[in-house]
Amino acid sequence: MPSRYGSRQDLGQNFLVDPDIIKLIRRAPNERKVPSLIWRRRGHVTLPLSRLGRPVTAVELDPRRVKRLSARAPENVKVVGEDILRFRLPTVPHTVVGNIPFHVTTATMRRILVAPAWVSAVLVVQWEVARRRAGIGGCSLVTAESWPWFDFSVLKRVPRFAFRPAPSVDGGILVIERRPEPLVRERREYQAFVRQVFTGRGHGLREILQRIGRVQDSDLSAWFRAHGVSPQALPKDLTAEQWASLWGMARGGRSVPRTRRPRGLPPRTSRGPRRNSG
Ligand SMILES: C[S@@+](CC[C@H](N)C(=O)[O-])C[C@H]1O[C@@H](n2cnc3c(N)ncnc32)[C@H](O)[C@@H]1O
Repeated sequence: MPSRYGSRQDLGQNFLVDPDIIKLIRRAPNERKVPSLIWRRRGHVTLPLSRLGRPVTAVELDPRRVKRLSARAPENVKVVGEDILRFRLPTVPHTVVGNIPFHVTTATMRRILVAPAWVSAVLVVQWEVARRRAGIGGCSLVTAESWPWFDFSVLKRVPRFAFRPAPSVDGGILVIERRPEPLVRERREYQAFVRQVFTGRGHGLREILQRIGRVQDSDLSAWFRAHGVSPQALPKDLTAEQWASLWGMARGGRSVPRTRRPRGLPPRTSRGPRRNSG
């Protein structure tokens, strides 16, 4: 029966039922030795997780499930009837664990990534999201933007039949670790640069970066050689460390787009960043 918050389907109520997957999720934060935990929602994972003996906060929007879980939860579990998109994550170190309803994956992850105190996050999300976030087969713009601060990896692909009812696609266990030392200091400038490169025109990184014009050609050639990256590679092909290193080089330069040379003009001789004359 649908509640005023929507039907089971609207709420993304696909519960994990595969014991091996649940064991894996339960162990993930344990291995990372974090002081406290946040877990969300119904009992399938919340209760096994509560056996770690640490404080657990379960966040669930559906009041019927809040009631049921509260009745079954041991003392170390606090059940909060709230929307995860409004819930304020604690300001003390903790782990976020969640089987995220697929329809709020992006919004939930966005919220988690700006919260300041969690140490690691173990999230069940759609396989495609897990794969792209962890940079398997190429990273997404959002991953590249946050990579200097977070490390993303996939613990396991979760077949859709590990859920009940089964969703239409597989899931994946995505583990996000906050890096103790960020790879980059200038968050805004770095992120603006990454967006510029991802949306820049050109056949491959070399051409894109030449058009952006922040790095001298000779430095670019040396960088491609040193990192074993093809000049024709695409922004999605770089690793976290390569993005940070590329930014380290671009940071000193100016954002001056490469202008077209009118026909007949001799080639430039200056090795410095190109400047607009007017
Ligand atoms: C994918 S199920 C996960 C359930 C359980 N943790 C498990 O794995 O078996 C998603 C749960 O989140 C709840 N939910 C949906 N939208 C929510 C929201 N915005 N805030 C908090 N909980 C939400 C649903 O009611 C459902 O119980």
